[in-house]
Amino acid sequence: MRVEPMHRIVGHMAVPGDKSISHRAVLLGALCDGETRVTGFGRSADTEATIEAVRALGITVYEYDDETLHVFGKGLRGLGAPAKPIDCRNAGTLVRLLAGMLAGQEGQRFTLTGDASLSARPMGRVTEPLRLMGAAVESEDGHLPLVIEGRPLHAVTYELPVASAQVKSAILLAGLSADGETTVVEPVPTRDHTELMLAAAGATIVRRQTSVSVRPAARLALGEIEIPGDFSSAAPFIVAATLVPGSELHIHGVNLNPRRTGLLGILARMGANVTVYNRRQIAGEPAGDLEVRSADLVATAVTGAEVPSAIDELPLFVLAASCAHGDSVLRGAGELRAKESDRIEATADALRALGQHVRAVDDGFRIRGVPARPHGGRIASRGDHRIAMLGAIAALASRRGVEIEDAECVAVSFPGFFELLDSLRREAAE
Ligand SMILES: O=C(O)C1=C[C@@H](OP(=O)(O)O)[C@@H](O)[C@H](O)C1
Ligand SMILES: C=C(OP(=O)(O)O)C(=O)O
Repeated sequence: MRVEPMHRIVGHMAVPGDKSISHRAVLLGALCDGETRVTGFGRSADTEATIEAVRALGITVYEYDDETLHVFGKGLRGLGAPAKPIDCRNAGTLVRLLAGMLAGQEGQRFTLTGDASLSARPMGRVTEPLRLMGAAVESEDGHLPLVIEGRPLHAVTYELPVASAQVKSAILLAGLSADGETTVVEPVPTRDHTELMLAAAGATIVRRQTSVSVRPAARLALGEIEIPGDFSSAAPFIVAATLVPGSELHIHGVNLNPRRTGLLGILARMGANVTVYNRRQIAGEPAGDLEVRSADLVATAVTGAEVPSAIDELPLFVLAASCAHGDSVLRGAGELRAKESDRIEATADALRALGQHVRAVDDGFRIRGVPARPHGGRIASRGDHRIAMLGAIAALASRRGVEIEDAECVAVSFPGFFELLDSLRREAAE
């Protein structure tokens, strides 16, 4: 796929429903008593894997249209083990949350598999705390496949060794059927969609500064849930409109949970011109509309405390920093090596191939900013949707455009990404 430069980015757009919240709505919906109606569902390869997974567990999901689902939950202990393994495909969020949900389904045996990328990602981070709770979980040396036999679970207090919302969520979901109050202590706050949605469904959640607890629940009910736009899908366009001179872009209905929007704080420090308006609540979380105007950026330093709230947007930060005045640094982001690809090497290789001055270090990047358009060239997405989108955004800001290998992988989180780019191109031409 070839993406040509743009001379300005103007207009109004919206992005699909949040992927993290969409996964959770379907998974929690399966544990609810009765029907959950989901609107604004963010349909993607990852969230379709979640629909298929709960169907395999005996849950009926009625797809009214692309964005509207009815999930007919069977209660906290109503999941049935399928004869075949459950294929979690490329979705880390799915496999880790599901492991937590299944650990307490007593007397049943489940096998979780995934594609080559997911099979290379670390699973010891969920198997270890689940085993401490009494779960029977086998893995191939900390990797997929996971074989889980539902057991009675004990409440634990668990300190996360790495800041991970997926691991926190797995423990909280297992805690729903434990024998007391389960607590997860976080080194740095991570996205809190699971605890917010559990509380909305009637579970008892106690939140403290650095920890969150869940009490065993008798029943859950979500009723209706409207999914807000995905900040992680808005982020490529925020960076594009910032970098391409003369741009003025509005992005409507975006989730603005502060544990997701670290990129906005980082960009603000760099001199970006992003304004939030029409602030409101969607699905019990902050949301709003964004106006992005192009700006000259200056370098900044990003450290570990900011990493979880910007984790999936960090490759885009590196692109922005490579076009800024001065030298930037990002440290404390070793987790990027455990994503769909090694995003430290993938980002550095991709941006260097386009003429940018980016050096990978063990837990981040050193970036020499050159305030000019990247030359352009050819990049390898490594099958990673965030890297393919990074290449496309660099292309818009470039001189010669970018050829992206294996660009179809954007469908993992954002199937309509290239169509949206085309519609912005048409809008700019008018
Ligand atoms: O809980 C979630 O929905 C997610 C948590 C993050 O992963 P970790 O929990 O591994 O940091 C993030 O990178 C991923 O895209 C989605
Ligand atoms: C890391 C991601 O997702 P997951 O962990 O769910 O595969 C992502 O969407 O960038």
